[in-house]
Amino acid sequence: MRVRGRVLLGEVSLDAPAGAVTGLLGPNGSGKSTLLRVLAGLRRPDAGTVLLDGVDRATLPRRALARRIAIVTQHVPSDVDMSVLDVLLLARIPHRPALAPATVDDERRAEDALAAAGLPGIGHRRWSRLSGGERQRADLARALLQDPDVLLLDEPTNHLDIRHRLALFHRLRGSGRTVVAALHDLDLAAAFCDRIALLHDGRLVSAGTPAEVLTPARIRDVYGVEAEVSAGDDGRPRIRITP
Ligand SMILES: Nc1ncnc2c1ncn2[C@@H]1O[C@H](COP(=O)(O)OP(=O)(O)OP(=O)(O)O)[C@@H](O)[C@H]1O
Repeated sequence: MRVRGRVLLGEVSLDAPAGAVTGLLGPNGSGKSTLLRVLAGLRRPDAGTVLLDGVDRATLPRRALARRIAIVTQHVPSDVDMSVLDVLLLARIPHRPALAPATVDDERRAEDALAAAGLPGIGHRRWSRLSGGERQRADLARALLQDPDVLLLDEPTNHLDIRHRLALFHRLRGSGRTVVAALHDLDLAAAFCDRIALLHDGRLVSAGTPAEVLTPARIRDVYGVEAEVSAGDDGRPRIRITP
């Protein structure tokens, strides 16, 4: 993918297994957000296709896609003059007949989604008044309320404290959904992702299990830092960046 002659994303072939959490890793500017936007259909690739269960997503109707894929972007808009509940209810639009208003069931689901995100009873608050972390959690609740098979997340933890980071990963892993998440925290990615895809300069450098991808040599090559990698009791790598 190019913009004004500049390559944002080169040839990338990525398989995100159904029901698994795939972490997209790579330094700033390596192409993670661009790839997520291509997967979400927000950017059209110059070449190639995105297949959803083997079907070219470009051939699927928008409404059907909206029921199957949800994205949480890196910068959740804050200047939205709506209540939190009304923002969440937008996620139910693909699930009801065109122009039909939200139902009592939609509202109950939205309240439940907020409660599951640790934000019970905040539906009446203004979206614009939430803290960065509250808004990020509410936006994830919105994406889950959309009830997609595929959840695309761009740095979903960047505003979250450590407890909420862990809670989010536990939820994602137990969700049964196909998750592709751009992440910066190597240790959390190693602990929770089933698969890792490592990008560098718009290219896919490596893809596989965390232990296969996150080696000291690769971390040095891609991030330019030294790291010690040891095997945890669960067989997953533990990564310690050397100061
Ligand atoms: N609309 C655009 N026009 C021109 N260049 C762009 C545009 N969007 C992204 N880029 C460039 O494409 C490259 C990849 O950007 P992208 O946002 O996908 O990286 P990223 O891995 O998500 O980075 P970060 O970790 O900093 O969020 C960067 O060099 C960026 O400057």
